[in-house]
This record gives sequence, structure tokens and C-alpha cells, in this order.
Amino acid sequence: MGSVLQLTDVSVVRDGNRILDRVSWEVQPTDRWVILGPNGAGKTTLLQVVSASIHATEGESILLGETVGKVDVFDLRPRIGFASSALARRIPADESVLDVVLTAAYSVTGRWNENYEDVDIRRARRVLAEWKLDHLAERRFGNLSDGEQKRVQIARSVMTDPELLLLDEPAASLDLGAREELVQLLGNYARSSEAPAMVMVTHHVEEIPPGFTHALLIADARVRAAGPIEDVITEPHLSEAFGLPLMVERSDDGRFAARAA
Ligand SMILES: Nc1ncnc2c1ncn2[C@@H]1O[C@H](COP(=O)(O)OP(=O)(O)OP(=O)(O)O)[C@@H](O)[C@H]1O
Repeated sequence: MGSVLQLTDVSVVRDGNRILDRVSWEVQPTDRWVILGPNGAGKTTLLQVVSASIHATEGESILLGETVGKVDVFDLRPRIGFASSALARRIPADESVLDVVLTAAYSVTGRWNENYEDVDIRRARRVLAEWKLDHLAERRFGNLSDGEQKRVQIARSVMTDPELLLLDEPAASLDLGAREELVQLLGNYARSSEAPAMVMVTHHVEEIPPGFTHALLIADARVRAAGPIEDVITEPHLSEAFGLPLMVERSDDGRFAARAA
């Protein structure tokens, strides 16, 4: 199978500013990428390009073998799973957890009159169990804890069996226990041969799940380093990208930690 995504010299210009500047990047089906960079670096903009949510101003984007601009994005988007708090805000608070996941099969938020097949309901329950949510299936989404809501967002994004899974800061705002639970679940998922290619944006190296294979470091709209995770998450690269001297450690289980030197 070919690349899951291939960007060549992609730029995004807004209000005369290059908020992505000549980004070239390739992701293979078995890759699990983390995107790291300071506030305002362009991480969310990059995810929007690779989710076919926005068009690049310049350059070529090939997503799942299709050249963006030559294909109907409505055919492409269902093949890409995307979890972000911006999307989660569109989920009605009184929706049941089961329905939040089930409605992904129809690319809608908020259950209306769709008739779901038994096969969809069985799959939704299986996905809920995978993300340790089966006991919450009948609860209302709005009443869940932050950690539970994050897991529901991810469960929803994998419901359609996507070929590419994008996660925008899945651990943001979580307490230590909820973060650790999520990192472990994401790590298990990343190591599964059934999982699609994954791209996760984060601000913190502590949130990188073991099993992630590659990293892309972005600062001031430009890629500073990209490649195998051990080559990219290094003291020199992180210090340069974040603009201060940093110490970086990696423990035997593959987890990273960073602090000012
Ligand atoms: N529609 C827009 N019009 C003008 N500027 C924009 C637009 N969208 C984003 N920007 C700017 O582009 C830059 C990159 O934004 P982006 O959200 O991609 O960064 P980020 O790395 O995700 O930041 P953060 O870590 O703070 O979430 C920021 O300076 C932002 O203000």
C-alpha cells in the first residue's frame, strides 16, 4: 500500500501571513506520528490540511491516494477519523454515549431519525469496550468527566474504521490519572496491527504514548525536524523549536520527559 498522506511544499496563507510554510511530509500506513511545537506554530492548521478541512494555498496534498482539489472532499473525509475538542463542542450534551459513537457512522452529531443497523450497534458497543466506556454507554455525554469525554471522542473517530486517525491534543486539560489512562490506551491502540496510521498533536512530550514511531517538530510555521521519534525528540531539536535550553529523557518503557536545563 502507498503513503497515507504526502504533502509537497504545502503553504497556507491567511491575512497575508504564511501560517504553514512549505511543508513536505509523508506518512506510511504503519506510522504513528506525534506533532509537537510551541503555541501558534501551525499544528492545528497542519491537521486541518491533512483532514481535508481546509485547502492549502500552495503546494500539493495527496491524501489516501487522492490529490486534494481533484477529488470530492466529501468522499475523502469519511475515510479520515478526527478527534478534537472543537468537534466535541458540537456534540449535544444530552446525547447518550452510545449515540455519540453510533452517529459517526452517518457523519452527523445529534441523533435524529436515522435507522441504525444491528451491525452498527454491535460495532459501536465493541468500540466503546475498547476505550473502556462500555459501562457508560447509556449515560449522557454532557455529564461525563473530561477524561471520559476525550475517550468518547476517540471512540467516535474510530467507529468508521478510518484509514487515517487524527487526534488534536487528546490529553489537554486532563488530570494526571486521566492522562495516564489515556496515554496507556492510546499506546495499546498504537501497537495494534489493526490500527490505522495515526497523527497526534500535543504540547507535551510526557503525553506521547509508547508505540508512537515518528515525530514532526514545527515552529513558526515551518517543519524543524521530522522522522523516527528517537532522532527528532532530542535536546537540540526541542531546545531550538521551543526557544529555551531543555533537558530530555526517555525511560525504558519509551515515555519521554522534558524540562528546562
Ligand atoms: N483563519 C486564520 N486567519 C488568520 N490567522 C490564523 C488563522 N488560523 C490560524 N491563524 C494563525 O496561524 C498561526 C498558527 O495557528 P495554529 O492554530 O495552527 O497553531 P497551533 O500550533 O495549533 O497553536 P496552539 O498550540 O496554540 O493550539 C497562529 O498564529 C494563528 O493565530
